Amino acid sequence: MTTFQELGLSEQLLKSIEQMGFEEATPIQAQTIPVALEGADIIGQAQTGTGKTAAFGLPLIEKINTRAGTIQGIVIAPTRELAIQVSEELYKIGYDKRVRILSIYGGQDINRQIRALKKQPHIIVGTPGRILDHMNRKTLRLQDVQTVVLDEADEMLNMGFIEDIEAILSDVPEEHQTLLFSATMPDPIRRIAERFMSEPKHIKVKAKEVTMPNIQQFYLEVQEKKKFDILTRLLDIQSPELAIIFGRTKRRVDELSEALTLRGYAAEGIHGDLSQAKRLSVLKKFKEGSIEVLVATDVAARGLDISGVTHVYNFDIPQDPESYVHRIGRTGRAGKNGIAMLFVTPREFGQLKNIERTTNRKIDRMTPPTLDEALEGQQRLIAERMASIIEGENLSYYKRMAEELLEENDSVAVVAAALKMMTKEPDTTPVQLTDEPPVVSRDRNRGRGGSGDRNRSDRGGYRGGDRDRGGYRGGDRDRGGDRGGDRARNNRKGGGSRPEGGYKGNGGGDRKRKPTASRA
Ligand SMILES: Nc1ncnc2c1ncn2[C@@H]1O[C@H](COP(=O)(O)OP(=O)(O)OP(=O)(O)O)[C@@H](O)[C@H]1O
Ligand SMILES: [Mg+2]
Repeated sequence: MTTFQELGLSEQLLKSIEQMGFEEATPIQAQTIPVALEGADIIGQAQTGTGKTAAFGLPLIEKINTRAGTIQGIVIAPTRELAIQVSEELYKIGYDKRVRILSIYGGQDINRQIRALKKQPHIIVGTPGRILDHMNRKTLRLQDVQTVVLDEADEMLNMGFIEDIEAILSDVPEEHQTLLFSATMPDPIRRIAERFMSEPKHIKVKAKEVTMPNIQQFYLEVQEKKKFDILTRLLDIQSPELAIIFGRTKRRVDELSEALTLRGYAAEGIHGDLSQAKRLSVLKKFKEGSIEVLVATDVAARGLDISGVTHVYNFDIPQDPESYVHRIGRTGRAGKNGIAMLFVTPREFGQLKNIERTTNRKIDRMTPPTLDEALEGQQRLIAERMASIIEGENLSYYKRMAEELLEENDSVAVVAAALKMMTKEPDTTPVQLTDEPPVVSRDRNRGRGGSGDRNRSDRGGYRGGDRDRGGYRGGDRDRGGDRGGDRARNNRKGGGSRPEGGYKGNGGGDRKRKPTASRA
């Protein structure tokens, strides 16, 4: 156990940490903070939900000189939502020290950001596209930057982002500290990373598995056409507090969230083609619990820290194993437990093996629940809840009616009727879901020894095609119109057959229908 006092942090920061409720440092914090305070470049790698934000945030803020009105630190993140979240955490860390943090990201009024930039922030947190945009407008200058952080570094140094990162770094003084953090760091990407760094220390928290042990992982073999029914059965049986369902494409997310809404689940979707206002409002509703199911592309796979997410469903198997690690890492955070489910169609077993190999962990098989099992499972849950109410709550207000009911009816019939009312019976409201082609695992099967042969052009083959690059690249897309977005789309070579246009023509008009009924 390491206390924050032992790590060489100042009183002001210790006070903020106390206010944040952190009692002891997590392993990645204990291992990286002293090294970062000495000024070394670091590649920090630790499992999802283990406090990497504060691991770079504390040394970053410790180094800020608040007497100077200059930008001394810049944190780059792949999505707007993550940039906002990181800036909020940094704000808390720097609260007592009065460090000024500003987030800049696409989809937000640029003039407002320009005004905020004039107020001399000490740290900028942003998405690459919008940072570059400001650099080009000369509304952001990086000549005093001493620390550069890439959160989700492997994603940031991947195909779609690398040029942007290079362009940003070209404006930062030669003498600076670079901190890279992620839960995953494939070898080829780490080699790219080292080009940007001087004598980096690779600090990797030792763990048997890449994923968190407190996330239970299951896969289910499911035919494409059966996925939706199986999903709803699982939701009914498992009754998540908050669930995230990952689908592969934007169209998929739209169709799925609409279908779930039709069947009475409080669900909404998030992906890169939605307006920023919409993206933020969906996320807000999810955090507050007014929607219980968030349907998302990989735009929500990385970094997001939402408490109460008990279940992650991979409705479509992810395109690469790293994505799996990050997706399921939205649950089981900060010591909590979580459950992750993975749907695998018969032709996708190669990809399942690929994931197991990369994560160094076997995923347990689960048989898809039948309809009867789904009904039974629900009843059992309801019965458990009733038992805990009988034990723990005051029922006096309900007892008179109960007695009346029992005078006129058989007691078993009364309880059965109550169960029936609370059980969600099979709902056959027709829904529309377009089939997705299977994900065929590539190269890594062949080239034993793993990720070494995953070169960049290969990734180009499948990345950007189906995935919600537009979302990630959200930042870019706003740059001077939609240029970045087009560029992102042009990146797709091989796998580019998935028509985003198909989704667009798909009648977005009434997509925003509010959930009409909430679940029993
Ligand atoms: N020392 C600590 N004690 C208690 N809680 C902590 C501590 N450090 C961080 N946390 C909390 O743990 C949660 C996860 O932290 P964080 O988002 O930084 O994880 P991460 O390692 O960046 O995960 P990911 O790989 O998914 O981005 C946050 O809610 C954070 O406030
Ligand atoms: Mg993080």
